[in-house]
Amino acid sequence: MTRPLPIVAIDGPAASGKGTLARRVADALGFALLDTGALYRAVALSMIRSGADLDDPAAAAAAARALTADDIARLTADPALRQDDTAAGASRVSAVTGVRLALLEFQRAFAACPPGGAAGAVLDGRDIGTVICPDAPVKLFVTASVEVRARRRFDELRGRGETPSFPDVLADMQARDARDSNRAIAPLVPARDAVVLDNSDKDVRQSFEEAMQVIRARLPA
Ligand SMILES: Nc1ncnc2c1ncn2[C@@H]1O[C@H](COP(=O)(O)OP(=O)(O)O)[C@@H](O)[C@H]1O
Ligand SMILES: Nc1ccn([C@@H]2O[C@H](COP(=O)(O)OP(=O)(O)O)[C@@H](O)[C@H]2O)c(=O)n1
Repeated sequence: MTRPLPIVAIDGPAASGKGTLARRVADALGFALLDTGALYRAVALSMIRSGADLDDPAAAAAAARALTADDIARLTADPALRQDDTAAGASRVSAVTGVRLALLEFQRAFAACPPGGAAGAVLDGRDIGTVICPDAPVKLFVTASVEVRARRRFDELRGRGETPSFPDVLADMQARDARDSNRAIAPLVPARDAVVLDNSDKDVRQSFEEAMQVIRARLPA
């Protein structure tokens, strides 16, 4: 039997803390990290910048196929990547099959051959355990109640000097959850063999320690 690649797949809804956890886990293990949400955001941002219609599936697929590794590096470093309109755009284009296919190989290649000679890879997103790396030895599904997640996003926006309204942030979060969970292709669901970690009542350190226990038990030595 071939040994599974040392891959940690972390999926979950918006503001569940998967990005924070993925970074900590990658640092602790010395693994390379891929934030796959940034790829969908990059597609949306490139379309916003070129004035393309985000609801046109053919335009979205073409934008995803046109992205070079240099474009991805440039767009993922752009501060506009983190804005909420880019996130909402990412959620729309990510329902397009052609967009997902265009980004598939990039993600699989990263997992199979982590850059910088790293011994393994951590990928975080929505479909890592179900579609991108179905053979990953460690699959975590990180979640928290929608109210807790909206509160985190609200605090984040305020921390950036914005003046959001909590009901609007909550409504955006619910709309994005519904779009991500109900789409026909690669919907947001835990893989059958994922460990679900609900961190509604945990802080970042507790969530990290809980995740590391699962990882140590499942990652091949
Ligand atoms: N376990 C946690 N408990 C409390 N807050 C958290 C936790 N994990 C992350 N956060 C905070 O919640 C916000 C969203 O976290 P982030 O990792 O960006 O989520 P995601 O990648 O799932 O969108 C950030 O401000 C982060 O500091
Ligand atoms: N593997 C992934 C990652 C993100 N996405 C989409 O991209 C959007 C932005 O993802 P993100 O992870 O950057 O968003 P946050 O959870 O950080 O708010 C999500 O709402 C999903 O629709 C996806 O479809 N598949």
